[in-house]
Amino acid sequence: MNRVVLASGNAGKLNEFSQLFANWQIQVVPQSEFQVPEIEETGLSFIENALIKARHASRISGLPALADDSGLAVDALDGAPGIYSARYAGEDVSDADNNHKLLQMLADVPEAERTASFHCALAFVRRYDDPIPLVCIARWCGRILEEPAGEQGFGYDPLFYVESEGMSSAQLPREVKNRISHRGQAVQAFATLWREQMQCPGRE
Ligand SMILES: O=P(O)(O)OP(=O)(O)OP(=O)(O)OC[C@H]1O[C@@H](n2cnc3c(O)ncnc32)[C@H](O)[C@@H]1O
Ligand SMILES: [Mg+2]
Repeated sequence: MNRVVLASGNAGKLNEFSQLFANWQIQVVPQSEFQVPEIEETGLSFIENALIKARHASRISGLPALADDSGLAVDALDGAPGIYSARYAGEDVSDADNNHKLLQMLADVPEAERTASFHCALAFVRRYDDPIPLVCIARWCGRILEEPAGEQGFGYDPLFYVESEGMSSAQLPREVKNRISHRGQAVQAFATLWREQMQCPGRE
């Protein structure tokens, strides 16, 4: 089975990806198995950061690599924390610290203005200098709650209210989140691209 390195150190993402790629004809191996160290995410967009991470993991592992760069954009905060979602409250902070800061920043914002969306960029490279990477982006709309709800998921999930399900993202069963989330939708788009590519001679 073809192996692909998954360029993420986030346990919550890895958990979701293990389900999202369960039926694929590829084996997705976390970058920790190749001692891939973290790389600075210096891009100005989710797409650029996903490419930086994918190229880095591919260079070190020698395998094709898939990376996810994602985050939460809050309308009342002009799109913050956005690409800085992982380090909103500072370097090396916990999800709880980031959630706490977000609640503080939105303290005076009424429910109707607490709209937000999760974004996900997936980048796949066949090798570190691949000039034709596959890139997919997706968005998941919701609203920021006034207090956390739910225990599932990771990151900002306890504060992200999903209107269609009537609960927070951290209250959704993992298979439901994976079906509708930014990451789930990006993987679905990636699946379509992947199938198309596999039909082109010369792609492997
Ligand atoms: O870069 P890697 O190693 O993949 O791990 P990371 O946690 O640093 O990942 P990002 O740089 O992509 O930052 C994304 C942050 O956005 C948040 N986030 C992304 N997807 C999320 C989701 O599905 N649910 C909740 N929070 C999410 C969460 O706080 C992540 O730490
Ligand atoms: Mg990161």
